[in-house]
Amino acid sequence: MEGVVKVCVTGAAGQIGYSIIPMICSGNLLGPNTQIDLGLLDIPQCEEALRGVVMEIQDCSYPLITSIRHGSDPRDILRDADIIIFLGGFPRKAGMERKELLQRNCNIFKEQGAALNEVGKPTTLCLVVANPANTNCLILAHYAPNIPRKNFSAMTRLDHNRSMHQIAAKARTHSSAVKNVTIWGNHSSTQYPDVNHGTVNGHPIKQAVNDDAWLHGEFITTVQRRGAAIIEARKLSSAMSAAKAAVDHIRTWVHGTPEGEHVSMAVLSDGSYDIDQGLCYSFPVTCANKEWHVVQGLHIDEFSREKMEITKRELIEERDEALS
Ligand SMILES: NC(=O)c1ccc[n+]([C@@H]2O[C@H](COP(=O)([O-])OP(=O)(O)OC[C@H]3O[C@@H](n4cnc5c(N)ncnc54)[C@H](O)[C@@H]3O)[C@@H](O)[C@H]2O)c1
Ligand SMILES: O=C(O)C[C@H](O)C(=O)O
Repeated sequence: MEGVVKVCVTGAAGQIGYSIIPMICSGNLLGPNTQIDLGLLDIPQCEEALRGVVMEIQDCSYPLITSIRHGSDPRDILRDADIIIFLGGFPRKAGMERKELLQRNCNIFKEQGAALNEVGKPTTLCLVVANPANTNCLILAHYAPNIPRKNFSAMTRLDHNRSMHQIAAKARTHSSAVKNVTIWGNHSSTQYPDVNHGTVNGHPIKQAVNDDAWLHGEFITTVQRRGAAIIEARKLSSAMSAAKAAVDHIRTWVHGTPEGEHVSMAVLSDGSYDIDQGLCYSFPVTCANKEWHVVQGLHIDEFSREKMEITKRELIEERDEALS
């Protein structure tokens, strides 16, 4: 990206905000040479806390930050943004499913979609992190018809990274040796982490792990329930790992995927793999020139198809509830 890049964060006074802002400002998001105009949005009740965060950013004296704007008016803060990371919303508490946040958080995305439609650009890239992330993203896109559909995505990179760690630990190697796992579907307990196309140190994951029962059982449920396990332990939802995953997501989108590798992004379906067009579903994607492309032609076995359908059905239900 050229010149000063306008990066906005919503829910910036929250806990993911506090983890991600230092990463953005240090150059982890866009590289060590890209200057950033930072826009921070939160609700009026949190403006004082946000003012404190701004004072801290100033006191860090980051060389890459050219200016900081903050406030509670999305039309003001999101105007002409190049990249927006949507964290603003309520996190779930212990015992809740993410979709229980649907009504509360969807209204936020309806409002912010309308604002984005007025003040966004045809090149504004949007990443939705706030839960239920896929359906919030669908709502955001629905209310921002002026912005190209390709510019909307929701975060399943955290689930992707979690899968890499689980496989690496089982195969007694480092997660950097694990490539091409895939998260299909919803960022929820129905998501399907699929290892059929992945490798560990260049060998198929199935061969490297050599435990199909674990891959078909405990591995999948551990990834599906990891968010809940963290809430149970921390009494707060994941923040450090969520911030890292959001940075990974944007960096890959902007700078591209290495040859032969894919990542997972929830995007508005183009109908690939028989997923209804327009549903915000997580796919294996490659990225180049700030565009994602769904990896085509992967063989889907019966086990996978069944899991992909379950999470698809949940997303259809969420979409219908949200739009009604
Ligand atoms: N997709 C993922 O993998 C993933 C991972 C972790 C957390 N999350 C979700 O991210 C969201 C943020 O998590 P957190 O831990 O930072 O929560 P948090 O409660 O610490 O912070 C959320 C912030 O959003 C603000 N906010 C609320 N409504 C807003 C609005 N209309 N406009 C702007 N800001 C608004 C709140 O005031 C608060 O400061 C939650 O919905 C959480 O469930 C998603
Ligand atoms: O699980 C949650 O509610 C928070 C987040 O989505 C996560 O996966 O850690």
